[in-house]
Amino acid sequence: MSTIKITHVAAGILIQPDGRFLLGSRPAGKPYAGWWEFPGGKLEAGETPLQALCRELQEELGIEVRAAQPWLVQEFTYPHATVRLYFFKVTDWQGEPHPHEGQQFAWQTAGALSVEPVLPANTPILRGLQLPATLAFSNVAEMGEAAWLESLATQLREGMRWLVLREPQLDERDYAALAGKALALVRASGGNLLLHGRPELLRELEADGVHLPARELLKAEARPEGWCGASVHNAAELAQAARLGLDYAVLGSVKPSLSHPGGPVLGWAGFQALVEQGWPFPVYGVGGLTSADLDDARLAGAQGVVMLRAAWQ
Ligand SMILES: Nc1nc2c([nH]c(=O)n2[C@H]2C[C@H](O)[C@@H](COP(=O)(O)OP(=O)(O)OP(=O)(O)O)O2)c(=O)[nH]1
Ligand SMILES: [Mg+2]
Repeated sequence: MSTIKITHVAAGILIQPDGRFLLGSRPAGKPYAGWWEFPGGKLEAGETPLQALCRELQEELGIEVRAAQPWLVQEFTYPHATVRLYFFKVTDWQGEPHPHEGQQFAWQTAGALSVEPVLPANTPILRGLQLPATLAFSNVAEMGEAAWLESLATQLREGMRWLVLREPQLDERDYAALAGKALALVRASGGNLLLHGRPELLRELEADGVHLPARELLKAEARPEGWCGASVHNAAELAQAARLGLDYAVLGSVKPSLSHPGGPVLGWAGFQALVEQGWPFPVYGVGGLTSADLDDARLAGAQGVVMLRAAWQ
């Protein structure tokens, strides 16, 4: 049996405090010359991804990495190689990036790139960079429609941009009617609304995407168009989300929660052990969490937290 040789690569996403990140153009003479990438390169024998990252950013940009967090891991097969890419968020460094290899540099905003083309393996990474630290799930079931819509308007004014409309108690007609009202508010603020399940309503409602509950994730054979994430509880469900090429996963329960009483609780340690396996999408923690948990979430490797009740208070 032949085994595929995998080339391991570390790449750094240098992020400024305002959220802009650095892309570099690949130098002449390399495969995909002129295409845009995150600075980085191949691991040398005996190196960890982090060691390779620090060496490559020194060699290619002349900077010293001060703080880097492992983020996404992506595998991709090019004609020239199958690569496993370890992407890090680099949030602190010493020195100004200089093109030591004749590259061009461009500081970019997620969702509004001014350069192209970017290496094809980076598509999920660029989508992941657009996602927020907190993802809100609706709570009409407890608050009632009028109070929830009022709270939604307030939250949108205060900066909420992503929410999942999860109201399993509503039949399709009532759900569609509520989605129409919520979408009108979300559209006015440039936000994104994902339907919970119900991919068949996506086109008709012109929503931004779908969030799949775990049981629908396991049945799905392809991802719906638009944004798509899923709720997961274990490595098998994370692997299915990766096979489908989803944009994010929501993993829990991290803490005991009122909405799923008596369910299995991972704790941040259990959460971290699963996230550390390395996934091509960001993973949120869910279950009894508020924005006060964001620091713990990041330390455990999370993109951030999903909030149900806490998002509307
Ligand atoms: N650096 C980097 N490589 C990427 C990205 N996305 C992506 O698919 N790749 C692929 C392209 C290459 O096949 C491989 C990186 O190899 P490289 O040619 O940059 O390696 P290197 O810097 O060590 O260069 P060299 O010493 O071999 O010339 O990973 C990315 O964002 N950054
Ligand atoms: Mg390189």
